[in-house]
Amino acid sequence: MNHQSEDQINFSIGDIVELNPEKVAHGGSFVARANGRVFFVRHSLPGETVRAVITGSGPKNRFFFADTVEVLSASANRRQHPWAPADALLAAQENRLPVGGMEFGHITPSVQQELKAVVIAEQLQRLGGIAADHPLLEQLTVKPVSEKELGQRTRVHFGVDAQRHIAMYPHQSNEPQTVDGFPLAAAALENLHLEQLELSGISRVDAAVSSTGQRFVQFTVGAENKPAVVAENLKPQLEQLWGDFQERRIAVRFTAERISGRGRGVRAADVLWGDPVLQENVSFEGAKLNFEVDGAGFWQNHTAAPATLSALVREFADLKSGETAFDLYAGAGLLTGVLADAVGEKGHVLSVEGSPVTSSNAEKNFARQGISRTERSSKTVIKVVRGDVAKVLRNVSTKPEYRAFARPDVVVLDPSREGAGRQVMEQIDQLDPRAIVYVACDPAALGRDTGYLRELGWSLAKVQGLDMYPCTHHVETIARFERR
Ligand SMILES: C[S@@+](CC[C@H](N)C(=O)[O-])C[C@H]1O[C@@H](n2cnc3c(N)ncnc32)[C@H](O)[C@@H]1O
Repeated sequence: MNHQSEDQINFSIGDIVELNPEKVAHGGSFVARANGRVFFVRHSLPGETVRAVITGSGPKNRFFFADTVEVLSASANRRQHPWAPADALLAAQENRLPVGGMEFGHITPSVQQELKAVVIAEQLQRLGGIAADHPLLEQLTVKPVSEKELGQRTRVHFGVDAQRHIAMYPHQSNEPQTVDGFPLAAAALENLHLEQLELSGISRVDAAVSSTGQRFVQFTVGAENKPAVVAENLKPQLEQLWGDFQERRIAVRFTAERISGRGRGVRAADVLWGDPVLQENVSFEGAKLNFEVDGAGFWQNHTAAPATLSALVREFADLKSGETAFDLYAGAGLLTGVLADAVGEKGHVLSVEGSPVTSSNAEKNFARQGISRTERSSKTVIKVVRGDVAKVLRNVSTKPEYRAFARPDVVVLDPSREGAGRQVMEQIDQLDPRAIVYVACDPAALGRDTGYLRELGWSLAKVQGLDMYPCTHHVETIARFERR
């Protein structure tokens, strides 16, 4: 350590410091102050005294990142971590880093939810400009979506390590560590025993299970290999592990690594065994919706999330029969189905999604006799558009084919982690809906977009957090905005 001034010490990566975390920060760490410096400490809790190793620093060493290695005085909210590979204290004893994916595992579930509520409120205050003492922030809660913490994820993703086994990455590390599965995964995914495969030529494994028990496994083949060759080499292992896997409704795809660009897609060189389209059923408030979704396409990643989120969005949208609603960033159309059921046969729904594969799922789901229509929405005018939300919204106000959708009553948006941004918020404001319902998977993005909406004259009318990702710092937030 280099002494800078009497009370400011310059720390270096690898130094061990004693810290007293005070409060939770966005991103899964806790804020502590020592020797005139700010620390973002992972795997700790407010009120504890911990020893932590410095893992990184901010610009000009203004703040540091640290990982807890020992707890000197534990919070009453701490518990034994349910999974050894992600247990930071065990990892420190074994001289390795904990893998990511369960960074809140050491915290009792109700306190995980309380901490996530604090983070949402703070982002809405700091980035959204809402007063800290606003009753909606003071009363903000995060509700669990299920009583069970483990075994609920329906989509899992693994890297592959040097020994060619499934692996996960420690926080901000490129060095994967072998894992023997993932306890947050649904039993049907754990039962695939992916950890038993020797994954030559493969860089990533994604697995999904539908509510109807179909399974899909996608192997991403490293750039230096051909999917067809890797597939033939792996096939005997898959047959040994899963038997007649197509008979058991396990579909498998081998796809080449994407060197650049975002999004998922099916390409000519892909090898596919079985049907990659998963049948998903969602029941809520007397309505039953069915969907077809590509196994690698977006679907809410928790057994209880589609139904819980659907019911909440329906309540927050508060649509009346015959009205018009937008579902922006719609995926395969989960919320499109909810909104169409709410506006009924005289209503209109515009559903916009950018991913070609997921959008073509939505097109089929909402075709005239599509499986995602309920009795109430059998005749609803539903227009599914494939494209970038900002571009489509530009067309809504100018192109004749959107005439029936020019004045939405309610706009629902559920963007990816980066949020919607100023342009899209301005476009929605121009459409002048009665309400905007924002579904956010990152409270900071919600905070930024709330700031734009407030500048445009909107105010927060309702907000609720949902704990769709237990044992992690991630949280879903649903917010309703109305014009001031
Ligand atoms: C969080 S998912 C929401 C999906 C859907 N609401 C659901 O519940 O299943 C976000 C979706 O937005 C899509 N997306 C991301 N950026 C987009 C953009 N600029 N324009 C259109 N769609 C986009 C992604 O492909 C993804 O399907």
